[in-house]
Amino acid sequence: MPQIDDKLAPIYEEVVRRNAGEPEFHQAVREVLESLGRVVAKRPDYLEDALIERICEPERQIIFRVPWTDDKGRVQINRGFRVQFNSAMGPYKGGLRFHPSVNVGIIKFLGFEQIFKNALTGLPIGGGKGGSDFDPKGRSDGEIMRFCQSFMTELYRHLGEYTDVPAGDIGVGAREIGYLFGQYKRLTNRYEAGVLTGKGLFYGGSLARTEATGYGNTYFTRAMLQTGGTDFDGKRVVVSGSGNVAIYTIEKVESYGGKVVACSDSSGYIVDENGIDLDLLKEIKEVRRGRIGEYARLKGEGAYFVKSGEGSIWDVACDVAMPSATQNELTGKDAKKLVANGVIAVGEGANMPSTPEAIRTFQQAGVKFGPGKAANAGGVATSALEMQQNASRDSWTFEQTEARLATIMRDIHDSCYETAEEFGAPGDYVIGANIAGFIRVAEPMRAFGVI
Ligand SMILES: NC(=O)C1=CN([C@@H]2O[C@H](COP(=O)(O)OP(=O)(O)OC[C@H]3O[C@@H](n4cnc5c(N)ncnc54)[C@H](OP(=O)(O)O)[C@@H]3O)[C@@H](O)[C@H]2O)C=CC1
Ligand SMILES: N=C(CCC(=O)O)C(=O)O
Repeated sequence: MPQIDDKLAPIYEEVVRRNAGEPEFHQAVREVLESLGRVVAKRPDYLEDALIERICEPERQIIFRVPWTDDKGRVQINRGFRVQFNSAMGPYKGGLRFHPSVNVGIIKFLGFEQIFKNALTGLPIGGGKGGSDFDPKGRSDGEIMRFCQSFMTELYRHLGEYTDVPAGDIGVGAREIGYLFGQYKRLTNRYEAGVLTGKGLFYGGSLARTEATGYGNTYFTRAMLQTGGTDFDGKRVVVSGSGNVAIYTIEKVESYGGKVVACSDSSGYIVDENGIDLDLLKEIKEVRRGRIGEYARLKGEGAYFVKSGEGSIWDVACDVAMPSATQNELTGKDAKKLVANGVIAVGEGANMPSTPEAIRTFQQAGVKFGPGKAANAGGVATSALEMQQNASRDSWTFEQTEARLATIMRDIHDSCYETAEEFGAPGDYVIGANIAGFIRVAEPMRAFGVI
């Protein structure tokens, strides 16, 4: 395991002590601290005023009860979270995750990643994240609405377009954002379009926001491929997940001539050697809210389903892997299998989907590895573009917004690539992303004094 610089090791030890039982948060902090030894060697002033310690400690952690009534009239209780991690670059900005696995440690890892991701976009947004252990799967629209209304009834007092701006993440899409926005408007009696992003197009949403994370990861991964003199055309690609990020990753990869042969959900994965039929996938996932196994049943020829526990999607040979489901879904064992099968690039659409061992395996094998905080920043970047449109009471075309997104992702790639070179780790996008993001946050924090 890479070592943390002696000057930074005590910071990591204190993070582990103070945040016991939160392994995903420890993992996210450790990866950044492993990169910062190179920085403090050149800029020892970043060690002053406990600046790095302050970055590792959230500015505010909000935890609250969410009571709601199900369709049988039974009162249910969930727990809500919002971690307002760092506002050096702007208002807290980050998604809401509704999933039974959510706890404060998960939200803190997501919020910590968000600080550097948002800084890399070059847009005025700080880092935050929230959500709940509420499981939306199988719930009626009415139950989802009543949960969202109760969740927002508690959270609204902490939000604002200049304070904290949530959006979607796992389990939170346009339906949930609509119910959350409606309740916020009712409680505040303000039409504050910029308080949430990922909104519907009829009430201030941005064209291209739905596609943005998947398109953005594809742009970033394509830029990595192009540094190696190649491209997506003719490449065999595996994309895990089959939600918002995965679907629009598949769409953009196919537009560049890549063939996506597998995708997944928590029930298992499907393989279609003819290439994923995106219209069928969207019908199953976006319209019917069905399970991925239906794809194989409906598609028939050349397609098959592997049930969860009976194999890993990463057993499927590919040139490019794009994990777009959830954290730590791609293990060291999976990485070794992918390398043995000839993978040449990995673009993380999900947040922290590769374990540290998987990252090391890829990098030691010379695989181009794009970390989520850089590769999946297209979603939050387009959220910030939605905020710009709302602030100017304007709506841009899809082409205008997508062009901005493509430029932002190219800039993020180049910033990571050049920073890695500058700090003696050529081609290491993890080090490049962590250092470039850190410096953008550290400078305003130094200017603000000890707050
Ligand atoms: N939405 C956004 O704007 C952004 C999202 N991300 C990240 O991308 C990833 C996917 O998010 P998104 O597409 O929005 O979410 P969705 O809820 O739309 O889709 C999530 C997908 O991942 C699968 N999944 C979730 N948890 C697990 C699990 N524990 N095991 C296996 N499969 C799982 C889901 O399967 P199932 O339906 O069976 O649960 C589903 O196919 C997350 O890591 C998120 O943090 C990153 C940047 C932006
Ligand atoms: N879930 C998101 C999107 C956050 C946002 O658009 O504010 C992420 O960047 O992980």
